[in-house]
Amino acid sequence: MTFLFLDTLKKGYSTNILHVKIIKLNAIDSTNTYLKQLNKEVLLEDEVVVCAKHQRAGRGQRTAMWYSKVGESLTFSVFKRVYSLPADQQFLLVMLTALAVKDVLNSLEVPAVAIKWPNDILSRSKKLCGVLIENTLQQAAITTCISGIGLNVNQTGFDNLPMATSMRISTGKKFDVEAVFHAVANEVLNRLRSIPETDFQVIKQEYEAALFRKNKVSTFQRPCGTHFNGIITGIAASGALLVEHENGAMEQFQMKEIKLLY
Ligand SMILES: O=C(O)CCCC[C@@H]1SC[C@@H]2NC(=O)N[C@@H]21
Repeated sequence: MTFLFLDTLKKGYSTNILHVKIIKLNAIDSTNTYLKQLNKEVLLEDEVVVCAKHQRAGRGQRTAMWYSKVGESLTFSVFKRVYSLPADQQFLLVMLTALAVKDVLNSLEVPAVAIKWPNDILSRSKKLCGVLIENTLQQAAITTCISGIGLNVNQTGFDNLPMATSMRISTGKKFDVEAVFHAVANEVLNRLRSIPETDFQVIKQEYEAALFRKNKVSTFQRPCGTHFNGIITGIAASGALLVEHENGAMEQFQMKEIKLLY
């Protein structure tokens, strides 16, 4: 069954044409790495989007790699100059990107979309999108942001990744990959453009409302391997995850300090 994508788009995304420079590549190591390098070599415009059919060395969080099948999924990066964002508000960029992806997926009726802290997008508890944010800083301010997005669109096979899914698996419908690209890139840019008027607290509340397993008892693993039960209550201003222990004590975690088991 083919999804009538543009009809749905009209509901919430009437202008899905990107008025920015789009660089389309057949093959590259990583769209994030490409943009980082380009940003060093030339004076980039305010907004540039790079999309690759195939990433030879797609990068994920920590030291993970990101794989996707040519033509079935999206791998792209959005470059945006940022003006006057204090370095201690870096997490705003993570939240804005994750919320942009979530909003588009909701508008396309992808079921049970949630954000798994810090920036995995899930549908029905399985991951269908990963985000890799890389910023440049000058003194204490962020000056450029690269939001790298890997979104599983029509892919149905994920070797040895039982917790991966795609828009197609989750909805049973096939999507127009190019239209999804335009919708997501557009929404990410819109969110990033709104930074000067953005209230961090408002976005934090929106992000927390979309958090996977918020206010539910969950099991976590520390880097040393020990497990404990706790409840995700939200995030700190730094972006650290706030977990309430069974005895009521609160603890904050940075990304490498905790793993949610589910
Ligand atoms: O979940 C993760 O670990 C993050 C995955 C991010 C993958 C995207 S694909 C486009 C961009 N280029 C990269 O090398 N990585 C990001």
